[in-house]
Amino acid sequence: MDGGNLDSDLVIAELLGMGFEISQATQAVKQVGPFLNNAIDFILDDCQGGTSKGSVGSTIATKKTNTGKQMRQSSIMDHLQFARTNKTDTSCSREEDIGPDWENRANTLLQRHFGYPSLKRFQMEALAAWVSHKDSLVLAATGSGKSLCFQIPALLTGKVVVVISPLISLMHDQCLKLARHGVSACFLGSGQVDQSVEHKALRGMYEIIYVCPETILRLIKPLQSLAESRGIALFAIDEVHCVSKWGHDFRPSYRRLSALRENFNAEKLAFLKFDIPIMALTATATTRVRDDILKSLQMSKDPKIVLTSFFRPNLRFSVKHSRTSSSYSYERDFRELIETYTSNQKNSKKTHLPQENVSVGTCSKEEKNKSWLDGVEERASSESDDDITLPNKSFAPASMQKELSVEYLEDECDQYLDVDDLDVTCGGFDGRSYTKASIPSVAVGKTEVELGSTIIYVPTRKETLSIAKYLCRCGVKAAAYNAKLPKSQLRQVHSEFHENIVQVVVATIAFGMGIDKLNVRRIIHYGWPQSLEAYYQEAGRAGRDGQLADCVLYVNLSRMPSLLPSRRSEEQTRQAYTMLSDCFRYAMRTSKCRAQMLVQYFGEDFSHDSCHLCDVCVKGPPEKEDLKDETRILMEIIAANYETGSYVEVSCEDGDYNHNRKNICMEKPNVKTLVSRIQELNQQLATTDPLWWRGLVRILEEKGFLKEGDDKTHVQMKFPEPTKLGLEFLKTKSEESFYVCPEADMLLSKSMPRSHSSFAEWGKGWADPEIRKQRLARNRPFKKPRQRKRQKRQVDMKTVRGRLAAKLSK
Ligand SMILES: Nc1ncnc2c1ncn2[C@@H]1O[C@H](COP(=O)(O)OP(=O)(O)OP(=O)(O)O)[C@@H](O)[C@H]1O
Ligand SMILES: [Mg+2]
Repeated sequence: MDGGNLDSDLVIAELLGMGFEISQATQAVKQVGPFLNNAIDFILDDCQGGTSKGSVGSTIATKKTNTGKQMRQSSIMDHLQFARTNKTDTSCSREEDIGPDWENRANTLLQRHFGYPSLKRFQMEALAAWVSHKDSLVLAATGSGKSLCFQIPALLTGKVVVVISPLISLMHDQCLKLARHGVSACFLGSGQVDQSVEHKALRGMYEIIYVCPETILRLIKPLQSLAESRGIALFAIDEVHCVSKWGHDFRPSYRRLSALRENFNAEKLAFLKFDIPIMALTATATTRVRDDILKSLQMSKDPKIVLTSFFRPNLRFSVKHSRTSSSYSYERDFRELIETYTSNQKNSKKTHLPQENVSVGTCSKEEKNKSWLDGVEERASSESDDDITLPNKSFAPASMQKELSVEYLEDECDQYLDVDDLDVTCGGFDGRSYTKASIPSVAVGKTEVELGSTIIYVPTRKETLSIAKYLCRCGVKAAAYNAKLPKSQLRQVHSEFHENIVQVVVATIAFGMGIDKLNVRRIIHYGWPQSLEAYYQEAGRAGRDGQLADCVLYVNLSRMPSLLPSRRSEEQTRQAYTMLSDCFRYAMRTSKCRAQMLVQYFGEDFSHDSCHLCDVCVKGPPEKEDLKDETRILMEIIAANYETGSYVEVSCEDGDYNHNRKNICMEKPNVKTLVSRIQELNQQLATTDPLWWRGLVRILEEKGFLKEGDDKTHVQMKFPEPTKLGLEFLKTKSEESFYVCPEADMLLSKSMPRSHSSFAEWGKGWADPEIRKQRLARNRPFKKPRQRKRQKRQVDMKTVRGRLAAKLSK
């Protein structure tokens, strides 16, 4: 577009595309003819002559406050006018400071455009770093308002802000939201269908340009020209944890963003007095990820780290045991959810908050530990993993009803998110405009959670469909969401979710990055997440309005989680196991506040004594047990093996999961083998459950008595070896008690009706033929369990997982 002689209709269309109103566009073309630049000048001059800066701002503000969802699409005039007036007001050319009164001006702009009274402290801190030309890393909780940190600079300076964002859907949504707040924004890249947008953006016609990392690398030169012409105020890198291999959403192209520091510094571009600041933002980064971000982006020497608490005091975390795989599980686990949505919809308050400050120690040990055994009947029952009975009638978006069946999808998971994935927008819907359901609000500290929306995260696509259908059959308005469903259906789910028509979305990880819906009341994870980062980010989509919300993790506590198939280097596999292991330990812990565990995971000192909401805080930890004898026996067996260096013969695969070559090799005895040895040598322990010992091994590892003897990383210690401390413990022969809090798997193992895991109960069992059989069966050769397990892990081309593994190994 060069502003030359174009046909009038085309010029009007261009002007409309920029956000001008139809009356202004037609009037301008009528006055100046079919010349684009002249028409723009005409409108802007007319506007400046006739409207003061304040009145334009107040028009926007009034529209926002008075009409809420009726807000008009902003006109580019609004933004360009701010830009022009700002430039003259403050002489804010790129070489000069923003001015001492920038804080007041930022707050005024915030009120005018977004209707909020003031910026939060961390937002001010991030802006202060930017004002002083510093690079910054902003770490703030999900939903805390990070976007404003990079949006305000565009309004303050009239220069362009370039935002790097990982997904088109995210960019699209943000642009739509900004338009409603009177800020002109566009997104560039493969998802942008309008070819002219890039051209206009690079001529400085938008205040904020969203771009994916792949695209920005192609645009370095034109962006340098833009920096010289209109000026670039800031490069913001949103969801910056994608930079790090140690994070949970690694995107290789993010690593190449070091090109920004290289190409937009004052040394390279003579017209710059200062480097153009880089602001990197995320809600989930461990200390290791942070260091990696700073290094990979080659941020300036002294970047400002803006760190806010990761703690979300309105989120109520809990962990529940479930096999998560059968209709029986669905029935039991979703009963309460179904009741919440179906019974008496008008009376929407349903879920009861467990009593706060339940006093610990007022009930018996059995009663107390029983409260930890939610779901144990499932392990004890002889239910099978039958396929789910599919409903015959389902509620789903109309277009979705015709082709949804479990067979429609393979049992695969959504793993790697590319920029073109999930090109699905939830734009056009204001999180605040509850069109279909009127939602009462309930403050934290009161006893109930309001109805609101629910997201259920599951690992596989197949489960999105089967659970959504199950819920629909039970009368809940549920919909499935995964990356392989047609885009049109996904758009519809987004839109109906935001309009509160769909009550429950059952989704893979494909649903959610950047979802800013205020009234999500429940985030249910149904199956193991792959990391605590992913878990916390997904859980963080709940309660963005500050009201009480539930984050429930349903997992099979008797099984160790496994990595979902993905292409990984050896180093990445090791890291993936470490993250999975942290997640596993989070679920197993019964004695530490969940919120505390989560924020400490991100390197934060938890400054409260507890969250008073999570299952651990409410139930209190289980009664401690003196495990002196069991610990000694276990340590002795491990130490004896360690000293003699004995190995057992196992069949093992060559390499990892993807390879199928079988060898016989000698291996150190693993936990299972050691437990078999204990059972053989100690009749009293013959029927103890390996699950219980697994828990004890973990406890002893945390106490520093055991260490992993293998150089691989496992979800839980596999080949235990004694540490110096462990050997000292054995040497002391002390009679001192060894009290520990049993972990979730230990409690679960004790709940089995035929389990005889205590010394006292041992003698009773022999009279029972079933128990006798069970005990005798324990005396099997060492290598048996290991062999069985290895055989299971061979790639089986009949299963989807096997096919996927074979595909990945090519
Ligand atoms: N100063 C403020 N006062 C009141 N509300 C605010 C303020 N800043 C931001 N918000 C609101 O907080 C909500 C969340 O904002 P935003 O989407 O930027 O969060 P985020 O930190 O980027 O979250 P995520 O990590 O999930 O991407 C938005 O609805 C936003 O309008
Ligand atoms: Mg965000």
